[in-house]
Amino acid sequence: QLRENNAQQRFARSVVNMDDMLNLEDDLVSNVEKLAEALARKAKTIKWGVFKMMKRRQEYKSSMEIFANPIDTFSLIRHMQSNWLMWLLYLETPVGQEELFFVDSRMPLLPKYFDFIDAAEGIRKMQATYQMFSSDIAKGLLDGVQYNSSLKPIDCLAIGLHLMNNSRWYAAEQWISASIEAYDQKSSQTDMELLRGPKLADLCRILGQVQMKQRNHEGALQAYQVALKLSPHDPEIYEEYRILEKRDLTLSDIEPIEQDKDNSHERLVLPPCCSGRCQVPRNLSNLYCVYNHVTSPFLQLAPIKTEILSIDPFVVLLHDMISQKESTLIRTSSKEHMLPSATTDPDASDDETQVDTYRTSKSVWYSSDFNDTTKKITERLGDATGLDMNSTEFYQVINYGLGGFFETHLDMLLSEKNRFNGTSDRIATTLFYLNEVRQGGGTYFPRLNLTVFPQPGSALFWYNLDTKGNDHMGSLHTGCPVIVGSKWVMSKWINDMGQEFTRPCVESSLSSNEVLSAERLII
Ligand SMILES: O=C(O)CCC(=O)C(=O)O
Ligand SMILES: [Fe+2]
Repeated sequence: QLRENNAQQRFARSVVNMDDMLNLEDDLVSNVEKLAEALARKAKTIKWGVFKMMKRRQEYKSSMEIFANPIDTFSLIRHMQSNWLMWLLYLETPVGQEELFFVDSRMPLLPKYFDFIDAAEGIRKMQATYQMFSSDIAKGLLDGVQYNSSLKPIDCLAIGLHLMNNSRWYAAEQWISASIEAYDQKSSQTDMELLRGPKLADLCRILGQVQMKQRNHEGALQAYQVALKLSPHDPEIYEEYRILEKRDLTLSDIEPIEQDKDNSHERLVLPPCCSGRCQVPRNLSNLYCVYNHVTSPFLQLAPIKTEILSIDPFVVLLHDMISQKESTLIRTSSKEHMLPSATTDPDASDDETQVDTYRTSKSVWYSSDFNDTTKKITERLGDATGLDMNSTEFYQVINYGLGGFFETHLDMLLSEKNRFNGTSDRIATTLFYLNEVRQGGGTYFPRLNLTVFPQPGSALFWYNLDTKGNDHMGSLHTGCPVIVGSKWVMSKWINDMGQEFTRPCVESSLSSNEVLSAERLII
């Protein structure tokens, strides 16, 4: 029912509806093909009729006797009286109504303008995070990896115009330039014409406009000169060029520059180290791999390979936590139920959630005992962490689509003023990686200088609260934008209330006698 209420498919936010979209395109194309066939059939019939009538006309012309013969006269009158009525009816009968109706009925299922915005923002955030050039992206070069795909000039232009709408002049200029660069290749020109997209002269004109916005008067003049050369008779380009030229003489410093949209917020939330390449050396002395066989008696038989990634906050990568079969099962059975992920405002009076731009994915929730698989995984997680799985939230299966990401955030919910007043909070987070991501999509901890790339079957576990039960700012983390592929994860938040015996609150440092949880490994 939720799904029905939610008319928004949000195509760009996950890969789960991409199949639907391609199938829809197949249906639409075969329908238009049927329409073309019906039109061709009708045209053929009309041509046949015209041919017949011309033939008859020819015969009349060659016969001098025509109007002396009552048979011919009768036949002609009858033909003129009734056949033309028939023809009119035939010509007027609409063709391909059914096919047109089909196309019309599918329109609501097509991506909407907000899907385009989602997709363009996905590209923009991916570009900003991994610091890629627009022209590289356009040529299929993504963060150093060359792919066999490219953007058309009209694609680059669409991104450029979207950025212009958002006053992101600098980024927009890059994309308009990329569209001009892509235009130079011959093959794409026909595409533009087919789609009735703008001409090269228009692209140069738009480049001039975006340069003017940044007060690059010189550049703008040059761009307009090229535009004029390409389209010398375009009155609009000419007029704008004239105004620009005059401004050259009168331009004063009083004229305000159109400010580029402030990016300082974004620099904070889209960290530059998602690629994992700018990791500065971390203090690795206490970091190691161990076989954990201490947090549950069962682990004596089947210890869990545990990679210690950070001591404070305690962050570990638990290996072989979920089998390929289990991951596949979870992914495939979730597909049908995924909805755009929402976020909660912890301090809001109601429980209202919203679909926002800082978390672009789709997700679905399952209780721990939803089925045998979730039950088994919960048991394994309890063994691996030593925490009480009775105090946890539902599992959330998440899929990230085009440039899908989760801006830098903390997972705990309560603000300082609401802490310790009997409300539970998320003491720890577990993130099961359910598939391999071809490029990008790491989980990044800016304060720890740690980027963890999804490894199928493993689970990343960390504490959000320190040993006194307060926010641990070191747990700040980012779901980095996916570059290529799609990212499937399953999260589980573990509550603090209920862990009093497994991970007690202590004033000073922990001792292994008090702690039953996986932190035992480092004490
Ligand atoms: O996808 C990721 O890597 C991070 C996800 C996350 O932070 C969350 O679900 O709270
Ligand atoms: Fe998170």
